Formats: sequence, structure tokens, C-alpha cells
Amino acid sequence: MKVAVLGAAGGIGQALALLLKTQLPAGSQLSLYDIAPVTPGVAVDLSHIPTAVEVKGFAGEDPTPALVGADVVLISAGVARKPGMDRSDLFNINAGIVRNLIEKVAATCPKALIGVITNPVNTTVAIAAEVLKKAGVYDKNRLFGVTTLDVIRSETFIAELKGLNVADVKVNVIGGHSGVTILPLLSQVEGVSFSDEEVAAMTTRIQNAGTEVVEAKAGGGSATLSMGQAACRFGLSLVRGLQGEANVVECAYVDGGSEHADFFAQPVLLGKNGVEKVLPYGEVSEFEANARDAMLDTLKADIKLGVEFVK
Ligand SMILES: NC(=O)c1ccc[n+]([C@@H]2O[C@H](COP(=O)([O-])OP(=O)(O)OC[C@H]3O[C@@H](n4cnc5c(N)ncnc54)[C@H](O)[C@@H]3O)[C@@H](O)[C@H]2O)c1
Ligand SMILES: O=C(O)C[C@H](O)C(=O)O
Repeated sequence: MKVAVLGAAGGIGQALALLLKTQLPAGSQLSLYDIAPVTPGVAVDLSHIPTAVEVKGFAGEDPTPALVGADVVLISAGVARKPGMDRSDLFNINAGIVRNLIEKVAATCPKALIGVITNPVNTTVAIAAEVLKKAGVYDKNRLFGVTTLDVIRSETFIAELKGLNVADVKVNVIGGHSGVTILPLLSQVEGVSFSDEEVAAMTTRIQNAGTEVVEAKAGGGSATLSMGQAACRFGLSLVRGLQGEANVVECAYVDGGSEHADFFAQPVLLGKNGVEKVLPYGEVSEFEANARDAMLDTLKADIKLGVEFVK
């Protein structure tokens, strides 16, 4: 199994690479690419960790050498937010970065499963889909927006609030990955109940958690370590699905035939071809149904921006 990380010298990329080096199955290859010249050095550094995962690092303008034979490509290349910015403010720089990288993925490893981390995810995934379509290699089951950070934050915050073992907390987060488009389905969390005030406050906290980190880092970037963990969890789930493991389910932002929008985050069953099945997200409360319906104009506008960028 070969996993490529694009943007590997960055805050997320280095954390993710470290976690993958220590957690990928024995015999895997980890391929690191970034425009930053330090990237081969990051790979040498990681290669001294005693696990049976081979690491190679590539820098420069062309990601092609890192992508040859990749089964999974995780993309965190691009710029991150500073206080006062929205994720959509990253579009001007990150749209072109994602477009150019996906063109290389399409040409080099068109069958790879692609996880897009780069913000604004609601839009960059639509860009990736359009680029893959132009290249004639689009497979909706192989493209994912990585929304796992919203899931792990929900698990963490709910466990803290309710005094639970976080390992026992499971929560679906649907919609997209920015502001009101992030919708944790708190009504479905087993073994707990929330007052209306708790639902409103918890939903807002999860939706604003990225901003919480951006402000706490005070100009030094956005979530990198928690995102490294989230991307590692998602990447390992992709690998487990590719290896034929049963019942691997993650929430992700996919082109899954949703009635709500062309891309929508919801639970998916992962398998040897990426998405085996898009799963229903189940019953929702009235609060959640209203929040879901209210997000759709924003989500659709984000998607349209991505489609138009490529066309
Ligand atoms: N999906 C999510 O939940 C989530 C969570 C956190 C951050 N993010 C996003 O992830 C992105 C990366 O965040 P970060 O904190 O790692 O930023 P960072 O600045 O620390 O790292 C980004 C890396 O991308 C590299 N890069 C820039 N252009 C490139 C190109 N054309 N090819 C290859 N590499 C390139 C840079 O050299 C840098 O090493 C941001 O857009 C951020 O908003 C998404
Ligand atoms: O908030 C950001 O800009 C980064 C990321 O999308 C997050 O949710 O932490």
C-alpha cells in the first residue's frame, strides 16, 4: 500500500506523516511531497523511526515522482487561516494549488483514493472533481473531502461535557466543512441526552472549533496536530477498506447522490474501490432538520464556486 501526502512539510503534513509512519501496516510506502526544500529531510528524519514503513521525500515544482503507484493521496498543500479570516478567504490561493496537484494525480495515479484536506474543503473538493472529469478519470467513489476533524472534535467535546469515556462516543457530522455547514447529529449520540440549550451551545462550539484554534494560535496558523490525527484516522480507514476489511465507516464529504447538494458529508462504507456505499445518516431532530435545510444555500454556493473555477 502506498500513501502519498502532498503538503507534507507543513503543520498538518508533518504530523500526519509521523502518525502514518508509526501506524500504516507493515510493508507500506509513505511518499512525502511539498514545494518546500526541507521535504526530503523530513523523510530522512522519519526514516529513523523503527517501523516497517518505507518513507521517501520529494520537493520541487513537480509532485509526479511522489505520486507514481500511489493508492491513497492525502492533500494538505496550501495556506491556512489567520485570525479574522474565513475559510473562504483561502480560495484565491488554494484553488489553484489544488487544481494543479489534482491534474498531476489524474495523470499519474488516476485510480488512487484522494482525500482533500486543503480549505475551503466545500469548494476544493468540487474543484478536484471538475479537474478529474476534464481528464476523463473521475470516479465519485474515489474522491473525499476530509471532515474527520469535525467528528473527532464532536467526540471530544461531548465526552467532556457528559463525563463519558471518549472511546465510547460515536457521532455523525453531516453537511460540509465550514461554519453552519458543519452539523453534528447530537440527537443520535447513544446513551446521552442534551437540553435544548446544550444542543445549541454544543453545535455552535463544534462549528466554531476551527476558529477557536486559529484565535488561540494568534496568527501562527490553524489546527495542525488534531488535523494530523484526524487525517491519519481517515487515511488508515481508506487503507483498511482497500485491504478488504469489513464495516469500515467514516463520515466524509462526497459526491454521493445526496438529495441535499452535489457534495454532502455523511457516513460512507469504505471498501476496495473507495466508497462501497453511501449510508443514510438516519433520523434527525427538528433542530437538526432546520439547521440542515438552512445550510444548503451556503453549501451549494461553495460548490458552484469550485465548479466555475475549473470551467
Ligand atoms: N479539512 C480540515 O479539517 C482542515 C483542518 C485544518 C487545516 N486545513 C487546511 O489544510 C491546509 C494546510 O494547513 P497547514 O496548517 O498544514 O498549513 P501549513 O502552511 O503549515 O502547510 C502547508 C504546506 O503546503 C505547502 N504547499 C504550498 N503550496 C504547495 C504546492 N503547490 N505543492 C505542494 N505543497 C505546497 C507549503 O510549503 C506548506 O509546507 C490549509 O488550507 C488549512 O486551512 C483543513
Ligand atoms: O479552521 C480552519 O481554518 C482550519 C480547519 O478547517 C479547522 O476546522 O480547524
